[in-house]
Amino acid sequence: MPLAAKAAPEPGQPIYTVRGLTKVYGSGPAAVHALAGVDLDVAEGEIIVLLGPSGSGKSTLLNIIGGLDRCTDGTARFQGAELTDMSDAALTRYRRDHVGFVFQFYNLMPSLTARENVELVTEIAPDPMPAGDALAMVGLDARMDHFPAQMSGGEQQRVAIARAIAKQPRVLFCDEPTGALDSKTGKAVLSVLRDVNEQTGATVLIVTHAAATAAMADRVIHFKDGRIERIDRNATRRDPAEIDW
Ligand SMILES: Nc1ncnc2c1ncn2[C@@H]1O[C@H](COP(=O)(O)OP(=O)(O)OP(=O)(O)O)[C@@H](O)[C@H]1O
Repeated sequence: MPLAAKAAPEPGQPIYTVRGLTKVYGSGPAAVHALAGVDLDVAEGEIIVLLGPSGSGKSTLLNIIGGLDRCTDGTARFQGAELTDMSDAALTRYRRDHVGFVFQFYNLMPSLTARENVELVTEIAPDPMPAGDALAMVGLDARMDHFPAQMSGGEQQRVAIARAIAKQPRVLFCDEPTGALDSKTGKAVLSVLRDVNEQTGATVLIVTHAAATAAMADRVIHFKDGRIERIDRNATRRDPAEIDW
């Protein structure tokens, strides 16, 4: 099935269907089985937190279903479209049109203001929201014309989130989004991710070492040795502001 134009989210419908996903780096005795056969269904609008020891495969899964990397074997469908069969050009389109990324280090352009950093994305996205709206959504309306060096780590991460959401993605992939932040600032950033999920319906996947983050999720996926060891479903999502670190 080809990639659909941006469909309206239907909460609860499958957004990702992953089967037997395998990733091997290298070959022979030096081969690393980063993913050793992962099956996973993700529903539209879910918040999912991925936990597990360092090297257990969390980032590899995110990178493959986010279209940043290729698998060795298995399948991964996004809204029915098979990512693993896509040409490089189609995968680039998928990333550009449907996916937002937030990383531990904010990757902002130091010579551009907050607004200009967000505009880098809104200028090329097919259906963006105005950069100012994205910055307002993360509570930075008063800081739009500041440069990254004039902002705290938490504010810079909020600019990075604004940049990721400005293209109105169906899914946000967050790899250690609070890894460089103190707990108070980290909670504020998680609250922004929760707000984005509630206001836009975007599906949010968060890889983290901060196990307490699990409380804000619908489901918590525990990784071990390239496999899903366990999936827990929370009865209710906790407000990130109330999470104990
Ligand atoms: N480009 C690469 N080349 C070779 N091995 C890699 C590469 N990227 C990841 N790996 C290996 O794949 C395995 C899974 O890595 P991955 O980054 O997915 O783990 P992770 O659970 O996200 O770890 P962390 O919590 O430390 O970020 C690790 O053993 C890692 O060393």
